[in-house]
Amino acid sequence: MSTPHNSAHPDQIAPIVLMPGDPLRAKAIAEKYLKDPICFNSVRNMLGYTGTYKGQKISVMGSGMGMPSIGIYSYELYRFYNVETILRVGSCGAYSPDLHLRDVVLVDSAWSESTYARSQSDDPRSIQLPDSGINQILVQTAQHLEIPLKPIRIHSSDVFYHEDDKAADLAKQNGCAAVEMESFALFHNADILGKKAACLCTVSDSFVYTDEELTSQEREQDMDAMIRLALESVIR
Ligand SMILES: O=P(O)(O)O[C@H]1O[C@H](CO)[C@@H](O)[C@H]1O
Ligand SMILES: O=c1cc[nH]c(=O)[nH]1
Repeated sequence: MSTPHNSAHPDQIAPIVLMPGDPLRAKAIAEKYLKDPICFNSVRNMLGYTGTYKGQKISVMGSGMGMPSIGIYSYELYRFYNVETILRVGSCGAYSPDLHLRDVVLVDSAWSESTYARSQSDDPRSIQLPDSGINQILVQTAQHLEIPLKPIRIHSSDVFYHEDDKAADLAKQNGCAAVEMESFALFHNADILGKKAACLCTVSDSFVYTDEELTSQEREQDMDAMIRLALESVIR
């Protein structure tokens, strides 16, 4: 069975999916790290691949940018493709002076002013949580690989370009150390469907050190520590 957004047959997608926002990052991950990757989706160019990593079947698929987009793709993967776990591998902008370019952060909670959860299932909570068991595995694997991993609360924002600092200030007051645009909706979908989700992000720019910024090509192809950590964790 396919969906309006995904042409794959259910057995073409693994129970574990790595999910970057950028579909070209999904392609780059599949081509660099997976053995024998096969493209299972190109509807709307939202590329998805399945291959093996150290013998285990793994899929990687783009989510697009923002909660409406990851809301659709993650819901379909969980509900119609029997996916059990989605691990977002994203980029984020740092609010905190303690975070620098290419730092890898582990999202331990996602705060948002978004109406995604309320609209989706009347859930009024402004904080959504990842799976604690997966986060534990990510922490242990990071220690094993000697990859520094910083646990943070993230701001999942509906807006990339703000006219002033109010949203960032409110997010910081709510304990957020960085901003991205998807994990709140991903965690919510996992929660309502009885599935698992987690999120790693690589710092791609900073609101504090404004000269620190990755190029679009680096955001697509150059997040090796985060991807190795994700892959080594999901085979555990
Ligand atoms: O690099 P990705 O995974 O897309 O993540 C971040 O980058 C995009 C904005 O540039 C948003 O999707 C945000 O969440
Ligand atoms: O959503 C995002 C992602 C990366 N950097 C930002 O400033 N915002």
